[in-house]
Amino acid sequence: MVVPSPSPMRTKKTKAVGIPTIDLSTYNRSKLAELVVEACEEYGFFKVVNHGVPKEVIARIEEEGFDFFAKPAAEKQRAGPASPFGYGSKNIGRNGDMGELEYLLLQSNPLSISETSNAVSNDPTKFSCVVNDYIEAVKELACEVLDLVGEGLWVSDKSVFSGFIRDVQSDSILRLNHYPPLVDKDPSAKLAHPCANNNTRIGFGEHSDPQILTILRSNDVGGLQISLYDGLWVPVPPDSNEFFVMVGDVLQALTNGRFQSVRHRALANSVTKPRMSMVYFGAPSLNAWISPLPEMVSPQKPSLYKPFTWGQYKKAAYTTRLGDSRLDNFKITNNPSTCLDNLVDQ
Ligand SMILES: C=C1C[C@]23C[C@@]1(O)CC[C@H]2[C@@]12CC[C@H](O)[C@@](C)(C(=O)O1)[C@H]2[C@@H]3C(=O)O
Ligand SMILES: O=C(O)CCC(=O)C(=O)O
Ligand SMILES: [Fe+2]
Repeated sequence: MVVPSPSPMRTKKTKAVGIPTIDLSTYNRSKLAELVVEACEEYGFFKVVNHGVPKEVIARIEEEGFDFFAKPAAEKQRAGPASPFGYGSKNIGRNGDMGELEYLLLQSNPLSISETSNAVSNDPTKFSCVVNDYIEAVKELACEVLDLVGEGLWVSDKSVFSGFIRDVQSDSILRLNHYPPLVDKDPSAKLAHPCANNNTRIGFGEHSDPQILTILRSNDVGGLQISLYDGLWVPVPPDSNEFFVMVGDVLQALTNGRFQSVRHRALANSVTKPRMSMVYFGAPSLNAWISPLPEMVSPQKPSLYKPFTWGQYKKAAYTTRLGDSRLDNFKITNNPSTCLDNLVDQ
């Protein structure tokens, strides 16, 4: 079993659920690899502690993020609209999805960051450095986790997963999400706010992340929830010192469905403090081919997904709504062992 967090949470249906927590500084390598694989299989989600990302690197980008979101709306708009990169507010993607948040979407390569920085910060050089340092550090963490996945799954090339995001052409991105509080400066507004008394103000709607692996860190304001296989929403207690790891759609395809991308959402119910999450999405290069690894395929477990390039998947993803199950469009439907008709006939 994966090590559960010390204080299990109770959902509305009073089911106690522990978020798996993996301490990267303990255990030997093979035990760590086993724990990572177990967490990816059972939840597609876990928390890492002793992650190696320096505190100052986190603090600096957090400060830059809060400084940016504190600017007047007109100034922030200079960095928008997010198409898809840059500043966005309320609109998520191009297909009508809305959320109670504002965000900054950045490509992970230094050239693109330096271009965007001019519209984001009064000190663009500093902003670029801070963002690049953060991306480098979380990318290392993502690669470490993915190497453990390679080891735990006993694939012949242990770096096959991390290799995708180490590629210089990797299409990885960074997203800063800012969820304003219900009551900002005027405490009397608390009573007037239509959502002040329920817990359904959606910041970021239900979805899975399309990439390989997501590394998420937030300030100490909660909101993130993950969906378990039985449909229960489980609130994730915030932990500003640690990182959360999420399996993305591409990792689901590479592992032939042995791991499943985790569906998650963020509520925006904090009354007085804003939530800010900083989310790194580790992605392959646009021309990288993705298909279930040979080690994940057998006569008993035939390939579930057609081969696709990340570019093809991404293009298709951008035509979907946030909550769609995008990987379904790449499923092989005529596999004798996965065909529903055959199962019914037997
Ligand atoms: C509605 C959409 C927003 C999104 C692109 C999409 O068409 C479907 C996937 C969405 C998502 C979710 C995870 C990340 O936040 C994101 C940047 C991504 O790669 O896929 C967003 C996209 C977005 O906000 O542009
Ligand atoms: O803010 C959060 O905790 C979730 C954000 C998220 O899911 C995303 O940016 O894709
Ligand atoms: Fe997400």
